[in-house]
Amino acid sequence: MKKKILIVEDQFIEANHLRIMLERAGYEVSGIARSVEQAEEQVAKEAPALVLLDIFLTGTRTGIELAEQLREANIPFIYLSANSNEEILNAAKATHPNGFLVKPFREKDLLVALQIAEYHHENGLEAKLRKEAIFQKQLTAITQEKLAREQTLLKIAQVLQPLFPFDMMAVGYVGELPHVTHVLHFLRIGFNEYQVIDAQGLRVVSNLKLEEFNTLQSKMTPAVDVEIHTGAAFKKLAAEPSVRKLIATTFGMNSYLGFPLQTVHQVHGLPFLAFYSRRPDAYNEEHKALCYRMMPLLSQTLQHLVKSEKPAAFEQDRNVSPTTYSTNNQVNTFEGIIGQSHLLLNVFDLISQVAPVDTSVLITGESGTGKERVADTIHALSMRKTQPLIKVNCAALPTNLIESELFGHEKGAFTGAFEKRTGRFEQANNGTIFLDEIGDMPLETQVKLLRVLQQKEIERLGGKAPVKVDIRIIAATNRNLEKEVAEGRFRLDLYYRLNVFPIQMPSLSDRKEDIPLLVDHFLQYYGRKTGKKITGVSEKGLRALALYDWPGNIRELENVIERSVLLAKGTLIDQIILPTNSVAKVSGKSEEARLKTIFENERDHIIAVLKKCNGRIRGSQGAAEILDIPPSTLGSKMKKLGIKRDFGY
Ligand SMILES: Nc1ncnc2c1ncn2[C@@H]1O[C@H](COP(=O)(O)OP(=O)(O)OP(=O)(O)O)[C@@H](O)[C@H]1O
Repeated sequence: MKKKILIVEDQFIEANHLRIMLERAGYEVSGIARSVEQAEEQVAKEAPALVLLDIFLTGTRTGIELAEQLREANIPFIYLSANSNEEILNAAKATHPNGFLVKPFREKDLLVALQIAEYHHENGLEAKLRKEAIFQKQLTAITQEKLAREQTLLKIAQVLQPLFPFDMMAVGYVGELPHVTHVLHFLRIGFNEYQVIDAQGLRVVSNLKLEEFNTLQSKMTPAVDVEIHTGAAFKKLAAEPSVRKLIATTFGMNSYLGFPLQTVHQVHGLPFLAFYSRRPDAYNEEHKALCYRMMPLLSQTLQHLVKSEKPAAFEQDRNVSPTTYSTNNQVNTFEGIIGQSHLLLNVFDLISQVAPVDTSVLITGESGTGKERVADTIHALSMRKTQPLIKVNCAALPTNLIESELFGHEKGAFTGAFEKRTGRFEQANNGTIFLDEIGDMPLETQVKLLRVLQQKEIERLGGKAPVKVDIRIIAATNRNLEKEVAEGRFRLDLYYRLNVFPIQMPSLSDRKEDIPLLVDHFLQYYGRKTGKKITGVSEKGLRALALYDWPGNIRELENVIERSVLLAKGTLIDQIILPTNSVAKVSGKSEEARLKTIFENERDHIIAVLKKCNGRIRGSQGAAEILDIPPSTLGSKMKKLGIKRDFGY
């Protein structure tokens, strides 16, 4: 059956030209719309398989507005635009198009873009369905395990993470006064680690008096439908006094997704499931649609778990440790990638999703953020792990040699080709090729790379026939590839082929909370290497590290620590020598960077003191003495904050 395509384009000649090209290639054109209104009518009438969408149209509304509706309806679309202005490009990109064609384009470009969009759409759908099917299986297995209620919910939280990425999950019900609510919160503190906080625990962690907390709880209104609040909308919501505000301020959350659970059994209130994320744009229409699809299954599973005896209202201001604890069944899958910030946990989630499948991955991010480390990890966690991982730095290859290096050559293929040479792609056969600095690849080579991606074959220079290769491609760049595309230095079709699964590495200045862990890691590494016994960095040193802006990211931090270890006179590093122009670089951004919540601050401070005391709590120079609190109070604080005696989390 011919695929139906809708053309949304206000220029009559261009639209007609497109129609001819599409029909010649065997597509059916379901119509031509000149404005968003006309397009809406046609979409409702014809349900096209794909939409070609110009950005500026007749009328006041733009193609970007229509794009949002198409995404909701799960109809793939490709932008057609003459405008390569970066701002427009970014707004268009935010709608997650399936392709982008810059006018004027050739017939061939159009057909390749269509092919890629179809491929992406089907792959995306397949991946989505695969994820949902895996989740259903996992959920069934969990309920059959017959664990205690909290353990079961904890496991459910873990398997919900890939579907609704969250930093905190809340499950429970809003009850009638005076019983108010009965809610458990699962705070993510590691890749597979969650801390369970009940309502009483939440009150203690946020230092609220009983009456204050009960007032907040009584203001809680039950969700009647799927609710999503992100960015500014979340800020507005979190400005109202409520438990949500408490969670937002205590744990630094920036988006929310919640929905009611439809229960058959009688419970003491209205059950709900909610997710919070520190990312301001964590949830979108796709998550909403997923909620509706998952609601029956989740309701059925969770109703037994939220259904419990009437909870006792918190009538007394008990000063006991709340029932919070952390689980740690984590095997360190991401060995060598240090950090626990939510931005890095998000990268871990993406790695674990993409590693087992053969999808191409595009890793972007500033220099020194760990892109190569991520590529190593993806390969190590893939089915291809016993096969070669071949790394090519595209920026370091001389332009005249790049093709023979990548694709190989036959003896005598050009002057100086005395021997036959096997190219990197052939060396990587059955394994993975890592194309670092892909943004530096010359345009002529990009065409050949596209061919490898499309046809899965290479042609040696001077070779007579193409050679089949089975390769997974991971590419990385510190350039802004959209900008490169807009400026004509990078092929759009190659960009879309590579950008099947993007991973954006956060810069170190955006995840400064990881600095202490990274510092410890490098101290141990360089301490071992130099044979010096270094126990830590002074408070002053840590402050200097936290204030610096780290333009060179982790590589720069590593170099600074290596130098400090070499120069250290005692066991404690007192003086941190930052790069010479560091004063200029210590920017105001550090002020803007996410400030730690009271909860995180207290936890980090206790861990730092415990480390100094080698985990000793009591006695002279024990952590309790330094913190000037009784050892029993320190013990309960550690329990509350999920800190273990060996001062891990
Ligand atoms: N999360 C991390 N934990 C520990 N070490 C890290 C981490 N990320 C990066 N490193 C170290 O920092 C250095 C730079 O990392 P890497 O080469 O992977 O960065 P990159 O983004 O690929 O840089 P470039 O763009 O310059 O190639 C390496 O020595 C790496 O081992």
